[in-house]
Amino acid sequence: MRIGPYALDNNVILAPMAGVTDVPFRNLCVRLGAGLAVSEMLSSNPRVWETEKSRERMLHHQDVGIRAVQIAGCDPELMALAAQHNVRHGAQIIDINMGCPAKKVNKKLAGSALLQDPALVTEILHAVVAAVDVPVTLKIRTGWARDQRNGVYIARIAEQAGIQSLAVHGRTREDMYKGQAEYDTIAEIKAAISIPVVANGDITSPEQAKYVLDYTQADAIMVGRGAQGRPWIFREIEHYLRTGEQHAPPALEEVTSIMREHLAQLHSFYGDLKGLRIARKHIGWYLQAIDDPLEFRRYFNSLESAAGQTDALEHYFVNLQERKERYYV
Ligand SMILES: Cc1cc2nc3c(=O)[nH]c(=O)nc-3n(C[C@H](O)[C@H](O)[C@H](O)COP(=O)(O)O)c2cc1C
Repeated sequence: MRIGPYALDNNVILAPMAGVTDVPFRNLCVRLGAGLAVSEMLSSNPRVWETEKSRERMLHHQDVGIRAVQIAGCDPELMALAAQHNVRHGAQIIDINMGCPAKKVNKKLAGSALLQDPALVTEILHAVVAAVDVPVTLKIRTGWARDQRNGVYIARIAEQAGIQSLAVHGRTREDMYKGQAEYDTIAEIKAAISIPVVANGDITSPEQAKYVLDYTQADAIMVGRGAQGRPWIFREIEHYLRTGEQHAPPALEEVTSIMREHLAQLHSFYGDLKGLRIARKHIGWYLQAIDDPLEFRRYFNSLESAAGQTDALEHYFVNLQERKERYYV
């Protein structure tokens, strides 16, 4: 798939996830096969740009892949300024968030709440597209509520505004994350517009990825939660889509080396104090997939120093090697 001048290496994309898809995780996913990794959302409110969180999210030049940066907000002028600001900081693609269901975001009429106001959607998209020279992409849900599925209508607005690709999470805001994602609306959207469409929701295996691509005829798929603690899922999906064959799961040695690398990157990107907090959730996700994690997870989460985490993980790996027959991914 192409997004403006950028030809993706493959059509398997890491979804933007606030608090998850930071620089260390994005780079790991790209190294392990993601064709594109979209950043966490950045607020369009300039008053928060100087906070620690925004400054960390604005370090676009540390991305190894194409730098796709997501912005969120509801004021067309501020969204345009935010897009320009991020391009100045290195963004190569600006992605607009109209999918976030969080109350804190929706209260300000941003994220998925915008789907209730197509006129404002139109204004925002036109303002952002006009403000920057880089491609602008959009991410939506299928609508605000189950009886207001207006994804096709919004998709047409997006196409007319010059949006270069559209990612669709197959749920309404009302659904939050409940039930199964539905792919019918994504298929309808794909049939209705001619810009690339990216299908998203509940893709956690190569087989599901192929099913969704075939069913929706989308140009690419996007994986969010399925990549937590399993960043190698991208090469597994890419390999299966390309060859029809399963990619071997990572050997224990590779899993441990990925975890080691990820932990070190988190400590170095955030500094020890914050890095150790962020590491707890990521290491927790890996541990869910291997061995009997609970006891070690509790211990790991109780550690209060980065060096302590690194040591603990090394000891855990040694034990794990000894009990290799119990390992599974
Ligand atoms: C923890 C978390 C944070 C998320 N943050 C964002 C975000 O910042 N921007 C966005 O567009 N979507 C966000 N999403 C939604 C995901 O991008 C994705 O659409 C959703 O998780 C469905 O895909 P999945 O089933 O593959 O996880 C978030 C989801 C999760 C679980």
